[in-house]
Amino acid sequence: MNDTFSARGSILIAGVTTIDGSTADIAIDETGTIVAIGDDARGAIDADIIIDGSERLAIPGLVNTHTHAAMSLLRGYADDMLLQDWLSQKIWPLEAHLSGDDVYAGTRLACLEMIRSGTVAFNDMYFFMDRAAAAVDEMGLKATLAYGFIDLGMEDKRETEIRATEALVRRIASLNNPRIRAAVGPHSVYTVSLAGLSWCAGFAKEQNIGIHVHLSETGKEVTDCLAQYGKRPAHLLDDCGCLTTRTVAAHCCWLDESECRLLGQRGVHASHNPASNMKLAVNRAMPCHWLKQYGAGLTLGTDGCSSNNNLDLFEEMKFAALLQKFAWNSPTLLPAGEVFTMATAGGARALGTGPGTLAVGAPADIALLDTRAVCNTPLFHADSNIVYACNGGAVRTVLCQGRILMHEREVPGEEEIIREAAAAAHALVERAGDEG
Ligand SMILES: C[C@H]1O[C@@H](n2cnc3c(O)ncnc32)[C@H](O)[C@@H]1O
Ligand SMILES: [Zn+2]
Repeated sequence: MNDTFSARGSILIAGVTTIDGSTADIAIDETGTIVAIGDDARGAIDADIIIDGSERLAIPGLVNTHTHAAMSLLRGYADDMLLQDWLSQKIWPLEAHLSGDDVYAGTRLACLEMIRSGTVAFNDMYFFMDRAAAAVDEMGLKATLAYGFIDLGMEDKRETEIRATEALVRRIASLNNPRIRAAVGPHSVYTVSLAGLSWCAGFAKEQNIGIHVHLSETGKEVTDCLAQYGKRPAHLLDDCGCLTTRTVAAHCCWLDESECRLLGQRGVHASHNPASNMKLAVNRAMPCHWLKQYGAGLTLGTDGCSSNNNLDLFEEMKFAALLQKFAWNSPTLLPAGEVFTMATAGGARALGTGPGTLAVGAPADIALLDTRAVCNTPLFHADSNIVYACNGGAVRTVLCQGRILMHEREVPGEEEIIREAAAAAHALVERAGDEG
């Protein structure tokens, strides 16, 4: 088994079921690229490792386009609250006591949870992101990491945030790990000044990197933005240059139709986070139908573990499909195939990790599901089972760029990761005093 995880050779997944119901071999070369799919694929390589694909369904690895990975340490710390109260009374006071070691432990726990539920890539915004990068480097996933830029309109704080953002970008460049990218992370229009937003846009353009921002999560955000600036949040972000093809905008719940058109025109990727939105009762669902109509990218995210409270994108796919139907009053909205595309190709396009499909030339970012699991029985339409019946527990094996991260539900080092994260979480809450 240890050989399976450490080996860097070519891999053949033999006789696996694909999403269209056919059976195929998938050949992966030493660089982690899919080089052949089909009946004749086994001839394409001299495989170092053969994975038995019988009783397995191969899907592209899932992509989580909005999370705060290290918030896994805050799972269950503060539930059942309004967003503003939750942030200002519970989360931000606790985060004031965070250390780099906490972020390392929490990000490792998050990576473990994502691997165990079939996620291969994620878009993260948090603090001490050099330590998040170290965790991702070890765990083997792909990630785009942004420092959460919050200046609260204060010039001296803005300077601090600028320096922290620049330092992270330098640090990630120095890692020289193609799986890990940097982005700029202006938190939102209610926590970042216009000068801060404009700096973020300019720096992201100069560095040719992504922008990761919360957008129109609550009605209050829109009302306050209109009162302060005389325009809605998406238009304000656009004035500052933050809406680009490299931008992932999380939540987007309260966008009106003109803002959806604007996101489409700018080629922005919207990240739908239905579990967090329902839990925090933001009271409106992202208008996927308008965003689709105007050509914006549609993707899926979990948000952090404190508002979800897990990182299972299978659950998120189901929530998305159900919430869209319920909120916009139509059972035909967001069918299974579309929400599956959001969680795979849509996310991969947003983060630039590949096509997010199983195709020759694509990176071998693959999850193998158990076709004999209860949730896959019967298996008439794979996308229906994936979205409506399964959760991440159906995932047996995960590959990222051809490296095996989990095999038959074993992830190396799992017990130590859990033990250290639990200790870090308890110590953090203790340090913070009685806020827990
Ligand atoms: C990076 C900062 O963002 C905070 N955060 C986590 N979840 C949300 C959310 O749903 N809306 C706004 N801000 C959020 C996180 O605690 C960090 O402080
Ligand atoms: Zn968030």
